[in-house]
Amino acid sequence: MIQKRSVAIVGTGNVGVAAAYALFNQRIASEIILVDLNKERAEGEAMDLMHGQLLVGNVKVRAGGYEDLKETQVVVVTAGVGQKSPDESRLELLNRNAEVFDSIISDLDKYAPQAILIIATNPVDILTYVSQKISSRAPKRIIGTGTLLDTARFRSLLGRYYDVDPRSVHAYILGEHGDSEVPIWSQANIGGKPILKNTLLGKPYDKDALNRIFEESKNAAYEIIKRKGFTNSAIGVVIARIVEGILKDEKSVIPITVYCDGQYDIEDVCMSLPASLGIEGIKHIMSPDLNTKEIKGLKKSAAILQQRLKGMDIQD
Ligand SMILES: NC(=O)C1=CN([C@@H]2O[C@H](COP(=O)(O)OP(=O)(O)OC[C@H]3O[C@@H](n4cnc5c(N)ncnc54)[C@H](O)[C@@H]3O)[C@@H](O)[C@H]2O)C=CC1
Ligand SMILES: CC(=O)C(=O)O
Repeated sequence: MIQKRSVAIVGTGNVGVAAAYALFNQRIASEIILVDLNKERAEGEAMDLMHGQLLVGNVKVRAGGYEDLKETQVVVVTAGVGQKSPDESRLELLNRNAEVFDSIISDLDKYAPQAILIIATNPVDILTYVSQKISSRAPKRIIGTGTLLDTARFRSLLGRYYDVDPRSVHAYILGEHGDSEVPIWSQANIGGKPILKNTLLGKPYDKDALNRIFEESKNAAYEIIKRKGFTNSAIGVVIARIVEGILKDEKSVIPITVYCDGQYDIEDVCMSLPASLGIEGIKHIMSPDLNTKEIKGLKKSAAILQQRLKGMDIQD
């Protein structure tokens, strides 16, 4: 019998719907269940997607409640508020979004204890940590989308700069998904040739231009929010890619939010490192060879996140 690939999305606003659309259109899931406080919204979104079935194929989409998630393999959490203006940082969303996480994670433990959770709500690193503490699930089964989105932005911009396919650009952004994120220039390469200090694809090395590319990736969300009020399309495909890696048990290495337990002497915090991911969740967390400045940057990310966690009363 062919196994059902069931994915649920909790929070079907801008991000949840973009993720559902990417999962539907790419046929990554065979069933998508949409859960939202606003049941009518979830129902409307499910109906709208289902009407594309003729063109996409037999992917079932329906609205549901937590009690419908007993067979769901992956649950994506995108519930909560987003930044309302470019003056608001992701960290400023913490108090409002942490409040809704208590009940969401408890309901998921009750009704979908078998599922792997992917957290996308911001601040994603802190809410991944909070979810790991609240949940009875193993930490390797609770992942945050982390800096896969930032890395995708970074590679797209580097691809445009060098006029090359972004998939041929090998470069990570690690640490916080937010203002303290760290570009890993020391390992960045195209075709095995380091980006640092080399003429590549006819472009001489230009430190300032490369720094501007990093700044543009780091500030992308603020610039998009200034123009359209929210970001959703790229995070939608990022979520679909993570779900795909899990359901296909790929063990691909991607930068995602994981629990750090000693990498670079960073402990008891969640933030992005490259990790291999499969049907059981995180398999291995990698510690790439970094230079002193990059390690310092990751430690700074960890300290900022830990500082925010200090003030929280997490019931585990
Ligand atoms: N990790 C990342 O890279 C990214 C994260 N985000 C974050 O995703 C989150 C969602 O953003 P949007 O979709 O734009 O917000 P939105 O306001 O459009 O949607 C949020 C949805 O969550 C629902 N909701 C609220 N509380 C709920 C609960 N207890 N149970 C079920 N549903 C609930 C609301 O009814 C609403 O439909 C924000 O925190 C945003 O910052 C956004 C883009 C990228
Ligand atoms: C909003 C957000 O986290 C992003 O687009 O990066």
